[in-house]
Amino acid sequence: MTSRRIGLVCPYSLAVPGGVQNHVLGLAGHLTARGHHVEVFAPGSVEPARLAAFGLRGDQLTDAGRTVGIPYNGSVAPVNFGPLSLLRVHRWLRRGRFDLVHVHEPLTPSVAGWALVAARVPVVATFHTATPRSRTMGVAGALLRRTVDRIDAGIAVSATARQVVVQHLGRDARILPNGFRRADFGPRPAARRPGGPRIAFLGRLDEPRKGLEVLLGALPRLRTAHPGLEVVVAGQGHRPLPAWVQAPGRIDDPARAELLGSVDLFVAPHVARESFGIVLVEAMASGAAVVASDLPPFVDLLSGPERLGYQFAAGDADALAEAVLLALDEDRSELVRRARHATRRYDWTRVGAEVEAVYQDVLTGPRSPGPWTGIDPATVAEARWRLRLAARRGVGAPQAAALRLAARALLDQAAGAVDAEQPDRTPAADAADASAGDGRGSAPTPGRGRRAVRGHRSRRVSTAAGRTR
Ligand SMILES: Nc1nc2c(ncn2[C@@H]2O[C@H](COP(=O)(O)OP(=O)(O)O[C@H]3O[C@H](CO)[C@@H](O)[C@H](O)[C@@H]3O)[C@@H](O)[C@H]2O)c(=O)[nH]1
Repeated sequence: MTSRRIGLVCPYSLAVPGGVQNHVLGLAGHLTARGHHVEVFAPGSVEPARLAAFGLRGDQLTDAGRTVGIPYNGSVAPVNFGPLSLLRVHRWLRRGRFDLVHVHEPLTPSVAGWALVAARVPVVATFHTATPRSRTMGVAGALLRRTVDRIDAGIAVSATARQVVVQHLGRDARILPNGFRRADFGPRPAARRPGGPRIAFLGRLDEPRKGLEVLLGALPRLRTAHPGLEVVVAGQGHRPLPAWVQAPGRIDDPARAELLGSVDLFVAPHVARESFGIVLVEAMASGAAVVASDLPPFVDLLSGPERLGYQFAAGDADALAEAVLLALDEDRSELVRRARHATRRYDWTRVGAEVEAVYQDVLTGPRSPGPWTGIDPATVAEARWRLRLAARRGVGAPQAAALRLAARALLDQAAGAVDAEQPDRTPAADAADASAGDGRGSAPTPGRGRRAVRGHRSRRVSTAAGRTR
């Protein structure tokens, strides 16, 4: 594919580690190395050393501003989506002059949703969510249903994530997995201390879906069988842990590689809503044997002609203990070798090439320009109803207020109050914008004027065979 200008949008703060954030940064680094002009729009900043490790420069990142925590997909997602975010997205898109915009998690009430609303170039969207039902997603879905038609190609990171696209949107998406840079991971025997077996957990400690409780429930039995057992629980968040458990907290990426490369087993006790499980892939590439719950994406990752890990019933501490004890008893060398080999499939050289092929399809395929008509009254009514419901049922007051603001901005836009392309901007206004720097300055006053927002109609990847609504 010839060099293109590509804009990547990530809804979650880059200041904290996470699967979607890592995926976006990894893809950006890969595409940059391939010679494309790549820019990332996301809340939060990344330390220069970490950015450089991804092969990125600071000027490729535009900070979308401060975030608020929104309950989403069993997590508290650090996102921002007020009207100011919409203006920032517009400005970033206008300055970037992208050939294509790739939005991640387009259904989150966030800059990702706004980018979908605002983009006037082909849009690729990647869905990372595995939630069967979600109030927030319901609100976003109601607001954005029409907007979803702007997606030219949908990607889901797993069959589980694809199912969400089918169920919530009545659309389909092609499955392309999460990518990672395999060379960053490998066995690190020197980082081991002599002693008993060593096992690790990595993830947000206080997020129930990550299942740390299940692992903790299994520890007494594991320690009775292996008194010298070393357990490392790494990741951000707070959770009281037994004194003998090592708890380094959030670790940097080199420390993560060292940890994963120095353990016998990596335990993934997750209980729900995992869309892919990149952390399992990282552990496999590091030479750790994976013991994981039987969530569907994990089953997909660990099965094949020959098994690539050990599995147990999700949420069952006894079953986890049995799987760990079995793994510790067995000669795992062949399984570890197979699993490590299998992770080549997820290296950016493979996944990135597949993403580029999607871009190529979208950029060269037939297009049919036409006006985007905005939001219909039924959708507005449904969105209002869902907002009231969300406020009553426990989405906190600040979030509900922010959602209301977002809804209002969308409605304003549909009415033409915010002119996406600002046709009446003067050279002076453009110069003022340019001097505001990289998007971190104050937002410009939007141009005004009623005019149909011109866009292109979507060319769906395919029609969902299993449409459910
Ligand atoms: N350096 C470091 N990295 C961390 C830490 N905690 C998590 N990570 C990294 O963050 C990434 C994912 O973290 P998870 O906690 O396992 O997943 P998630 O953010 O909930 O990601 C979701 O989306 C991913 C992408 O589609 C999915 O792969 C994943 O299953 C999940 O649904 C992995 O690369 C993992 O190594 C930490 O303390 N330090």
